[in-house]
Amino acid sequence: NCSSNSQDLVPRVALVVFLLKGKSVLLGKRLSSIGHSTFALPGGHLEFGETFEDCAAREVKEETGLDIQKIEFLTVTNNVFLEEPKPYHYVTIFVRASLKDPLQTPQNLEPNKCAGWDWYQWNDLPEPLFRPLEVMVQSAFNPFPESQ
Ligand SMILES: CC(C)CCOP(=O)(O)OP(=O)(O)O
Ligand SMILES: [Mg+2]
Ligand SMILES: [Mg+2]
Ligand SMILES: [Mg+2]
Repeated sequence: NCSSNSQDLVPRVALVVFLLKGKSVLLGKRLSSIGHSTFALPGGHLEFGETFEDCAAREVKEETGLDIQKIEFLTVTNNVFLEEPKPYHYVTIFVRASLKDPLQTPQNLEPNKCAGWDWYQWNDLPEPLFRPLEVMVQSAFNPFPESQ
């Protein structure tokens, strides 16, 4: 059990986006107290009153400047980080999306939180991956539409 009273520690909700281009996905190296120096999908905290689609489009736009479309729910996972200096618990919603303009390139709009965005082939992902994504990849999760 945690030392502080239960009001301080509540599960938070994150939403992350598999932004797909061909057989590649957009990843950025996190510069953050959670998952520092690990490769993660764009995304972040679901804000009060937001739909999943609004959150996905907002977070990707805020972090990369990219405009996305065809946002589809994929899955949700429960991520408990008790070994961190401060315990964290995130319920993470995974969606997929595609670029509105396939020629649009990502910008690193939050250089204090991300080392930079790049496209990585799904069968050749960088390491280390952010834990919630690592667990998904290890479970052989396939974020791509059947046709691809
Ligand atoms: C830590 C993670 C699982 C949830 C929060 O994600 P994030 O740090 O990318 O959040 P923001 O993009 O909203 O700042
Ligand atoms: Mg964000
Ligand atoms: Mg946010
Ligand atoms: Mg984020």
